[in-house]
Amino acid sequence: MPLPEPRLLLWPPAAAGLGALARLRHLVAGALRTGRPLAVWREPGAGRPQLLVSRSLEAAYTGLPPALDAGAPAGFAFFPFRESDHNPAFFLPADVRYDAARPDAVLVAPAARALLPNIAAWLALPTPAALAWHHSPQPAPAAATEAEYTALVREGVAAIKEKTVLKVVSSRAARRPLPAGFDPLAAFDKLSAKYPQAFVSLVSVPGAGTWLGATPEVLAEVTADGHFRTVALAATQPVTEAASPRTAIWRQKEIEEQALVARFIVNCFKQLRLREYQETGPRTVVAGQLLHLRTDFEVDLNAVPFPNLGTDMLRLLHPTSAVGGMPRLAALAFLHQHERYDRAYYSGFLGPVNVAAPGIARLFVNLRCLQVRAHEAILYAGTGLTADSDPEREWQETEMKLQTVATVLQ
Ligand SMILES: C=C(O[C@@H]1C=C(C(=O)O)C=C[C@H]1O)C(=O)O
Repeated sequence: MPLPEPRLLLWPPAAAGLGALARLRHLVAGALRTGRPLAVWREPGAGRPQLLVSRSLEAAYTGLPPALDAGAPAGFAFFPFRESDHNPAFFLPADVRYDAARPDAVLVAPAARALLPNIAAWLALPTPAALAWHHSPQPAPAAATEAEYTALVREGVAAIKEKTVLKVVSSRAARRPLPAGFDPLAAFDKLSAKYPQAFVSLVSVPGAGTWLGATPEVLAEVTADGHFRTVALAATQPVTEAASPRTAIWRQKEIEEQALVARFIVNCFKQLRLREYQETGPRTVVAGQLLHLRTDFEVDLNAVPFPNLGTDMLRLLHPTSAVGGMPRLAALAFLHQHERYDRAYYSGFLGPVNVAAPGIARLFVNLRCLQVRAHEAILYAGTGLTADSDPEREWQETEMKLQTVATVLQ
């Protein structure tokens, strides 16, 4: 039996004057008004954002990382750094879809048919001025002072010198007041314009809250032409007149730090007994005002007998040594004991699976992000530590990373 097709809902004449982004706002307002989870995202290099709304929170899949194969459900993955009762792993089914590049229609999946009359009626109404974004019921995480963060770095360096861990990525949260009239969708547009090569996202889920970010880091990608991709991204320095992607010079510490992440990915391939991967780099890449070192890994899925490579790699990769450390369990145990705040969805992963078409998945590490609360934003950033880390420099590096998304608070 053929699968029932999604229904195409056309905008009523009352919406004729709304542009593509105003239509997106209208759909977001409707989803929030009815307490539904949603995700808005703009893929790297793409011109326009997309929106996905799930019919209910209960309809979201929880617990397992998504399957990256053409037969799996279409949806948006929103995964925490570490799963817990407070931070469940979500896969939001693609019940209502809207692509601002094709603004004439709204797609409604068969599972959400019951909503059709409500959505049709909503499309004809004016957009409300205020949007009811979801806020996390958890208390705001503790924000580390400079003294606290440098103490954490010193503990990390000590653990590396004692050989408890080889590398650990410490992180912190920072609290900033929201400017008056802060509008997450306008902030999303600002990030999209400022960082054309980032994956820009705005996710709002009951219980998990509202998260906005512009990440440079691919976690796992399966492309239309059947390629699997991931990257080893690490090492950080600011873009300056002297340091551009062509001229940047990296210290031994940074080269080693990034090489460890690349080695971690090679080990994941080895665990699956896969040898046929292409490795390119490391080379210097730009992410906003920062430079990183990146190695690209690619597998031609048409040429290897690994039909589930995407799914298997995703399960092995998260959390990568770019956000946790190495060896993984020892690094996670260190962070659990010493970091003293809840990362929640920062350094988790997110992105669409089977939305563009069956078999296409684009998952990113949730970095350079903030959580929107009622009156403040919580910003997050981390730094990879090695035996040579200087606590003051690591603090400065987190300040620079926070700046990527803090630009929307100015
Ligand atoms: C942890 C973050 O970034 C990661 C850590 C990096 C580093 O240690 O230099 C660089 C890029 C990311 O893989 C972050 O942005 O919060």
